[in-house]
Amino acid sequence: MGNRTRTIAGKDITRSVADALQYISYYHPPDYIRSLSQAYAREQSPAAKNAIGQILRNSRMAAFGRRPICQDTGLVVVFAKVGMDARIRSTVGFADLVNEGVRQAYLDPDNPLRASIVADPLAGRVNTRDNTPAVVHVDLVQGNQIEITIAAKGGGSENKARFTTLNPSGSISDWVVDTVSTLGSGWCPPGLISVGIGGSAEKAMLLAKEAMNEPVDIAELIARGASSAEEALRIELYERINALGIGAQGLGGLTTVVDVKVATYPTHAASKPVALIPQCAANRHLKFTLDGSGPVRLEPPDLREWPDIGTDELSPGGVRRVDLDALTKEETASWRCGETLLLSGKMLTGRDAAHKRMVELIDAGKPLPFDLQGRVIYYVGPVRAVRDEVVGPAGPTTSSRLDDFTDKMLAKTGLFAMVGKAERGRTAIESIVRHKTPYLIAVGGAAYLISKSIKSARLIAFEDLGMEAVYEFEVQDMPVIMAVDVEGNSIHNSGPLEWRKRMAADSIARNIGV
Ligand SMILES: O=C(O)C[C@H](O)C(=O)O
Repeated sequence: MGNRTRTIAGKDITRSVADALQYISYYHPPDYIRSLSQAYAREQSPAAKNAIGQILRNSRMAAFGRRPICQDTGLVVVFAKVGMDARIRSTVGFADLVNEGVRQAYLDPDNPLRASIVADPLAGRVNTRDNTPAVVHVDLVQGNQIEITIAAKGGGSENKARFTTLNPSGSISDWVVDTVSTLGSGWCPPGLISVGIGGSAEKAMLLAKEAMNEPVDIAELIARGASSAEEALRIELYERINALGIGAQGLGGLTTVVDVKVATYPTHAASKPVALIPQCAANRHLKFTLDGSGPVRLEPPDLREWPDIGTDELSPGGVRRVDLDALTKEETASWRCGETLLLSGKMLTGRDAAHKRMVELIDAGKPLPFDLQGRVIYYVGPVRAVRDEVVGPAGPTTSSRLDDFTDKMLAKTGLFAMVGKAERGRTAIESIVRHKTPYLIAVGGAAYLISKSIKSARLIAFEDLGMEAVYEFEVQDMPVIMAVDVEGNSIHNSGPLEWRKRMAADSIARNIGV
């Protein structure tokens, strides 16, 4: 190799970024699939096992169908290590080369990805329509190549990033475990927790963000034993976080994380900055190197590693079939927390921007452009359809972001039920009880699988909101779980509590040799 200067064409950077983003939109990393398959085999909580099974089945369908794993196709994050003997032949800057790759990938007519980025985050929040700009970090290193790590980071998991500065003697392990226990499940476990320690505030965050792209290898680490403080902390956190019993989708279960990453950097004697960033089940990243010989060539992974989980395995006994077109308050009141339902019939969609607009109309005393009386609303922003699809991947978005709108929505519209992802907050649960309007969840990270139960999609209103517009979906046997019933029982409270207790009892039994 040597360190002779090499020229790397700017167009090869752009092409490689575009190809890598397409690739990771439908191929999970094989190491994640292996560890998730093991978690599936191990899981004893029926609800969590079903959720992991849906994520695995979805991943296989996405890989074969070359369509996105998740409707949230992510914010693009690039870490580039540019060799100081590499010369980039380009008339534009490095970030522009990357952004052109993002544009090409997200607008690819064969597999369009969802544009989720809004410009002017403070005021306008207008979608840029091509998912640009990416967040680009460049490091100058020795050598004559460019190594690029690219990730498409989901918004729900990114929203749960946390930072603190501990006293030098403070316990990182306690802070991380306490923090994870407060995050809820909007970050779509099972995934990874990545921890950056040291440097400055921004350095700690970058350490955590970069480390989460390392391969899942905690089983190997546990088998060989820790040989550094970082490795010892990884094992400790892995065990303590899983012992919280949060489980897949927060339903309560054995696996919350399939790995924990820890990265460190020297810091000030007065400080111990600690950053925590979760990685969701849509774990999408890739590392490649450009050496001047052309764009990266990406081979498909060996899909025999993707387990073939049949629908029968995913339909535990006792599902309740629901006709959405003949729904009554009496029926929704009979649904019980933890039950699996298969929904058929018509529902409306609406997420953050649509809720904001609906509530503004309500506050202004104006009518909504559609009638929600007796209807079910699904919190979703789907990917655009291609070929014979009626809609692209269409998994749920985090419901707690809509909690502030919920009371008014329930009081003023006559909704009969809501479908989303993860837990509701206290005030939303109070509204659910007050208005006798239950809340159901679909599995986050099973977007392509869910889209197959959607038989038609009709744009109803707010077209200017792009993926946040309101649609009417006609669904058939869409799988959902009752998360908060009209008495206010929440599976996200009871599930983790039950599994935390069970795991604690098992570990006591093991320790005393029962
Ligand atoms: O934007 C979405 O569709 C989902 C989001 O990533 C979330 O998890 O809330």
